[in-house]
Amino acid sequence: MNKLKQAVDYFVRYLKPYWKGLLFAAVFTLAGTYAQIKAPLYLGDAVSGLTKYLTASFTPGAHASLQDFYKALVGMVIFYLLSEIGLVLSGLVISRISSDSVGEMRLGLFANLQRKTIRYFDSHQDGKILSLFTSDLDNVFNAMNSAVFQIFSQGVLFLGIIWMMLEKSLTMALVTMALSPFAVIVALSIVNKARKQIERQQQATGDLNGYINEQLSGQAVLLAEGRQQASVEAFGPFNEEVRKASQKGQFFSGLLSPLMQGFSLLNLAIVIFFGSWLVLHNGMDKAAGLSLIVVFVTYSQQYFQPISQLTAIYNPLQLAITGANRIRDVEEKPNEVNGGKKQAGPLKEGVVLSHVDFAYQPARPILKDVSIDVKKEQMVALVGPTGSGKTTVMNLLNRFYDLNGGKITYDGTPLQDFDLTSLRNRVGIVLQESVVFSKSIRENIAFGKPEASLEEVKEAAKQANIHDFIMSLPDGYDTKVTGADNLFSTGQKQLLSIARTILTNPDLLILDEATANVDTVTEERIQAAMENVMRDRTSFVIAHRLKTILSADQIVVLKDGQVIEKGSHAQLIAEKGFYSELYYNQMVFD
Ligand SMILES: Nc1ncnc2c1ncn2[C@@H]1O[C@H](COP(=O)(O)OP(=O)(O)OP(=O)(O)O)[C@@H](O)[C@H]1O
Repeated sequence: MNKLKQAVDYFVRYLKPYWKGLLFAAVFTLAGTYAQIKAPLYLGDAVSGLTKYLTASFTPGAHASLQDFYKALVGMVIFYLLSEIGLVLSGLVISRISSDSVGEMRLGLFANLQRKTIRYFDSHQDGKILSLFTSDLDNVFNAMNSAVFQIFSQGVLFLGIIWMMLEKSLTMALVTMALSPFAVIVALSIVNKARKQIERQQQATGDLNGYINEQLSGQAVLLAEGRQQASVEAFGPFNEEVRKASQKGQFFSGLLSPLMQGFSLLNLAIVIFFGSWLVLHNGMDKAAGLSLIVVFVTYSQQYFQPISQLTAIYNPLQLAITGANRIRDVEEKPNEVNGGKKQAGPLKEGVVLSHVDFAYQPARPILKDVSIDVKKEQMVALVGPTGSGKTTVMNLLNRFYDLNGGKITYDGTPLQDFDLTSLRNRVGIVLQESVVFSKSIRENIAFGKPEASLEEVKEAAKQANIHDFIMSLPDGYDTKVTGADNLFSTGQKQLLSIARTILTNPDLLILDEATANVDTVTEERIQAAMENVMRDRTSFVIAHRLKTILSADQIVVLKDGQVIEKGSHAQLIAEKGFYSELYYNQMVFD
């Protein structure tokens, strides 16, 4: 119930601005439905008129006229036409409102995700986040577009028919409605069975997608290990589960319509039988009797339509409620806190980490009592075995996460006192795995400073040693990078990323040296680019190369989340500790 309320709140929030349109749709639906339930009465009058005409034609001396018949026929056509117009118009308004409001929901969701903390993305798979935009919002759209409209129009139709039938004849109305409790029970049990299969199908599809995702992202390993056939074979059971669940789901969903049709036909026979019995045994006027039967035949046909439609939309509605709740869950996850008001200015003194404790998960401390003091324009090289916490230190400097203990200050002010954007504008990051967006090379370099002129972009690229490569491409700086393109090697991507950082002219630089897949020429280029970007800047570098480490003002050695040694290369070698062992074993420097 709580989930339903949450979903309703969500829909109401996005539909509120469209109240006028919804009102129009409601009025059109009411008018259309009214015309739809009124039309059978004219059909009854037409039958009555025709019967009177036929009776009079066979009665000598009687005046036979088809006027009533024609009048009723015209009335019937007009009312059916009005009903179509009303329902089509309301359908159009509803579909417009659905697509507009779902567009706003999509925008709201995306904007919301942009405010989430890095922790949110750590604990949610990309595929799951993407499915919020695809399957969940699709389900919401389908429900808004058809289910909401159906609930309203079919609900009104259902009540309207009952009302008309009661007005016309209480006995016939009760006869027409007699079968409906059975029909509802049967319909609900089918819908329930279909729902279970739909849930099973969704689960199976999720598992299948997960498997495909994993196998495609590990394609290179599959090829290298010759596991393609095994991969196809393992795909089989996932595929089979989806097939089975969707087949059963379709079976049950498909059963609903013919069964309701069956009920409707059975009802038709009952209505005709009792109608004729009433006419024959109550000495009713022939014309009125026939008219009554025809009217109820039509109503009995119409009466089962809302029952089957309303039960059929139960499942799409359920999916939409689940979808809306999933989207709301995103809204409820914590956003990045921008508590500080201070604007970070150019760095004057330096950055200090003092007694920093940090854990990604409460039970597993990662950094323990880490203290590092870096003065303006100094360079700190972080070294240490894999998993020792080097990247974690970098993540904290940019305030991707908040600390569990201790503090980090920028010119003496704790990071959380700064306005986040102003702080991050002062910090530049070059990650080991550089990100290239589906834009032109120029836009990629100017990502953090879109207003940069082409000259500035070129200058940054020159300093990053990637200008010549860009100029060798047919479209130069206008070359579009598409997702599928493997335009850049890992090293070149890092050069591009360095150019991007140079352009934003950060005060504090965080750099993770690329180690993998870099040939010696590119390595030299990266080295030179790094020297350019680090010149006259305060920087933290996760260093893998000897040259970088030797030129550092300070080397900080991390092990198991603790600083175990600190000092210049000469000092640390003289200490003959962990660093000198690393150095002599060449473990980090090859
Ligand atoms: N987002 C995360 N959520 C939970 N634990 C994490 C997360 N990122 C890193 N860790 C854990 O924190 C520890 C330190 O990781 P970190 O990436 O800082 O090490 P590192 O020294 O940079 O390693 P490497 O040299 O291999 O990049 C590791 O044990 C890792 O499992």
